[in-house]
Amino acid sequence: MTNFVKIFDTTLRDGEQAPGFSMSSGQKLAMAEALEGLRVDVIEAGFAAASPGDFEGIRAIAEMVKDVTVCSLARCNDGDIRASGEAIKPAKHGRIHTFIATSPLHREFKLKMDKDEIVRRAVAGVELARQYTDDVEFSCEDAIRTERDYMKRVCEAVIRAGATTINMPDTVGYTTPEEIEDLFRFLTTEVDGADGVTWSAHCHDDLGLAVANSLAAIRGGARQVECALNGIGERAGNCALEEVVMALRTRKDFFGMDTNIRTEGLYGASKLLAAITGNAVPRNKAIVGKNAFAHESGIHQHGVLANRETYEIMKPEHVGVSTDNLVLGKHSGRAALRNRAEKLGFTLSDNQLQSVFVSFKELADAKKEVFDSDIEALVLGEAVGQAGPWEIESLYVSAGSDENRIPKATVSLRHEDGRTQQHVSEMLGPMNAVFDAISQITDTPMELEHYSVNSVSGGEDAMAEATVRVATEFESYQGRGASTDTVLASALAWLDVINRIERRAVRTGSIAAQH
Ligand SMILES: CC(=O)SCCNC(=O)CCNC(=O)[C@H](O)C(C)(C)COP(=O)(O)OP(=O)(O)OC[C@H]1O[C@@H](n2cnc3c(N)ncnc32)[C@H](O)[C@@H]1OP(=O)(O)O
Ligand SMILES: CC(C)C(=O)C(=O)O
Repeated sequence: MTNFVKIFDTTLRDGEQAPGFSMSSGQKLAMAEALEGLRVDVIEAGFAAASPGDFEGIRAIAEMVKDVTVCSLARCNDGDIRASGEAIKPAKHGRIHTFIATSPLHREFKLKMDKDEIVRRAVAGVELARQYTDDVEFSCEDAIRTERDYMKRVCEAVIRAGATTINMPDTVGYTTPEEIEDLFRFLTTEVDGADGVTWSAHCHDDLGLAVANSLAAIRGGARQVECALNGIGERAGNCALEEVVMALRTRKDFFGMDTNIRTEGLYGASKLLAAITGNAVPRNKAIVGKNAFAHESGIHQHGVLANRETYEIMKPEHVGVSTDNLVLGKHSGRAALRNRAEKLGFTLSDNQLQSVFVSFKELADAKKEVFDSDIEALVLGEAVGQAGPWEIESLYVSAGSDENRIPKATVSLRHEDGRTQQHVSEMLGPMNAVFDAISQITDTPMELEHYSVNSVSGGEDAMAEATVRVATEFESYQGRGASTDTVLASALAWLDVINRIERRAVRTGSIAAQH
């Protein structure tokens, strides 16, 4: 058995299944680029049969990504597997991941299939997938609640049919470290043909055990873990990529395992995902939270000043938290900007660099000093800003202490289809007027649930990051915006939500049209 663990990233598939985390194809491409930069082994880019948008998204990633295996999920049926096969066709390395549930509950109530029928479907699915690619993964959905003798039978059948990776999902996040370690030990020693395949774990976090369970699975014999950046995924989420990878790196003495991950890119990739989905990372989140390397209390600060290792088990720079003190300002050029962005974990294409550079110079003219957090906001703003379809053409606000003066916002928005519309709103507060004007133009009524503005860099001319959470008739959404102007940052956050809603409507509209 090797001491190398493959990192199978499912941010763009299981991660995207979580409510409020869906991404446009362009955003998925940007994330895939970041994941390739991290050197994950496999990108699960989506579920090709789910929608035309998902199919196209996988195909675009398969065309773009060069060094990483691109994978599509499929049920064990002809339509799903053929759609996946077509979607991954352009990939240099393409994988089909097919699955069927094996537990008694799922067999009886969901699939309404008996044990023999499930084995037959699993084998047929793997055989069909092998007609498209030699790299076929098979998952026993709800593996943890499946009888062991039956699981052994299913695994032996799919190995004979040509599966090359066998995944054991803890679909409902029910297992414990001891139990899953024992399961993998059983499978890797008792299943005929076990030596010829890669064993994989896919753990959900319903009991907060996803990372611990994935690590235990590795100790039991798993050599692939399925995980998502920031731990996003169905319900409470998946095993967090950054946590499992840093646990393996930091405790190599204990686990004895290597991964391919360029850990210095973790912080940037996490921030990019947060910006794209509009869901901020909690401050206390392990590895990538704002507080992960911060020390507030005197005794800790005293210890850290004497020797960082007193209270730090990892070096911030190992996960891409910059400790670079070089000052960037209006006299800096593209090389320095690209270099700093890379240190912050962002790999910029030439086009992205050019666009960020223009904003950087504007900011540098307006500010004395451009901090790392400014660069971060500019790069992330670039990623969010690509989302469309609406963008702000102009924004004017008037307000004052005179009680007869009603706050007024004049907003003009441009749609990617070429329309430009303007609206003037008068409300009790200037921000309400801005939000109202944007909602009137886009015809999107929403109720504000939470609104905050934070300074994300230093100095009186700091970048502001605004976050809004709003409720529509059906769902809650989060939006973010960044600018040196707090009003503009807030307007961008509001518009971010509207763009998410409109993109989603386009996607679901196309699914409906398909049926
Ligand atoms: C544990 C996981 O994360 S599994 C992945 C979950 N992800 C998703 O579901 C996202 C993508 N899904 C979708 O877009 C839709 O569910 C689709 C397009 C796949 C299917 O839509 P629909 O045809 O309307 O079916 P619906 O979602 O209502 O029900 C699922 C059907 O698949 C069947 N099914 C579920 N899993 C499997 C499987 N692994 N293999 C074969 N059939 C399966 C169910 O029994 C049900 O069949 P039925 O329609 O004959 O009752
Ligand atoms: C399809 C499988 C891998 C899955 O996502 C799960 O069971 O949670």
